[in-house]
Amino acid sequence: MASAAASSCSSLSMMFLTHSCGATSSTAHRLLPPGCLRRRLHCHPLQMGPTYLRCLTFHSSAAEPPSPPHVVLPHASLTTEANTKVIDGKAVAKQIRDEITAEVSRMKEAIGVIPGLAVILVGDRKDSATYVRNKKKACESVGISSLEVHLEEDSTEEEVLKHIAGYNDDPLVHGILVQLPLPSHMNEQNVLNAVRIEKDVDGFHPLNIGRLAMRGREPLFVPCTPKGCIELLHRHGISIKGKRAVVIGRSNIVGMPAALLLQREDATVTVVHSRTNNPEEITKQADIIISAVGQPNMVKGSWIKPGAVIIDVGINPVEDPNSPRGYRLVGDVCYEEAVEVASAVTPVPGGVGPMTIAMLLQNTLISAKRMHNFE
Ligand SMILES: Nc1nc(=O)c2c([nH]1)NC[C@@H]1CN(c3ccc(C(=O)N[C@@H](CCC(=O)O)C(=O)O)cc3)C=[N+]21
Repeated sequence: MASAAASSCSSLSMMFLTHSCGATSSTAHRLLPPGCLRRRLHCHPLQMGPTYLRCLTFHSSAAEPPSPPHVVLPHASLTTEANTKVIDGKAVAKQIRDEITAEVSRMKEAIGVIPGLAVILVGDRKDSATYVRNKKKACESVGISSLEVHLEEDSTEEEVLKHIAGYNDDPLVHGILVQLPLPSHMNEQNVLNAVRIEKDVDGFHPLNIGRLAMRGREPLFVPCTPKGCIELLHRHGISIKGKRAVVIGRSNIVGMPAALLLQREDATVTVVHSRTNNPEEITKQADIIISAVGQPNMVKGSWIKPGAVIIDVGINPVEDPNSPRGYRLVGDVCYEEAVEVASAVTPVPGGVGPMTIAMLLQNTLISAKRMHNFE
């Protein structure tokens, strides 16, 4: 797959090979599929999704690590030299977890029900194991009970479906999450379709997505990452109505639902993707940019309108011999340049990532409340 992905890249891809915030962007006329940039591919590019770089595929980097984000509490406005507000996702996520903790204990006291989340992990990808561990820790921190099944890499799809069926029928389970990506011999669509829609806390079931897309319909759950992006905007008092929003990336799990959510919030939405000509021209008109492509430092300062708000969903590992892990995480957006131009920007890490987990907990609580008619 690695070679197939590499060979499909045109020479234009070379323009993005610099992961520093160098001035490579203004000459680039297209966003390229994420696979183009990977030096080492450890998994199927389709499974990587443009948004979550779940694979530890390293991007080489000559750039200096970004300085630590200026911490700003929600609703506070601390200024940097460029007067840019750093949107602290970690702090907002903590605030949300505290709210969930209170609700979970209120529910337990009133009706004796504890919300439960079941996570299905297949295979032994290190990053997936870490994510699952973090989700489990987050559940514990708010009093949600968590169940986990860990299946071998060579398990069959039937085995996964059997566990889903068990959790579908288990009254102690209010949310089911199948950790993605699944091993390539499994059909992701079959597996995700098997989750009972009432327990689809990831919001990936086609019926939930379909309802999200339709006016006058309400999904039972909204996908966690896009929901986290909107929540960050709301909690920072950033209005969306009537604004021009550009979503970069059109994945099923982030880009597409993020665009639908922004539209539901009355923004005028444009989706920019790997086949878009002159993406920079379009992003430059945006009041709000949500970037979810998985290309380190792709969105340069020149792509951003002065005063725009930038939500960076990318979590891209780039090689860093100075880091204990051998790599560090950078976003899709060139942070150092963005803070000079934007009015607010999310850092990576500490931006959207922690919000994704907070929204998963929130969806699990919503599910338990709904199943038990608890308001
Ligand atoms: N069914 C399913 N649902 C998911 O929601 C899902 C998934 N599969 N597969 C993997 C991706 C990835 N994902 C992340 C969640 C939190 C952080 C996060 O908290 N990141 C920290 C950094 C963590 C670190 O330092 O390694 C941050 O951005 O600050 C990252 C990534 C959810 N995913």
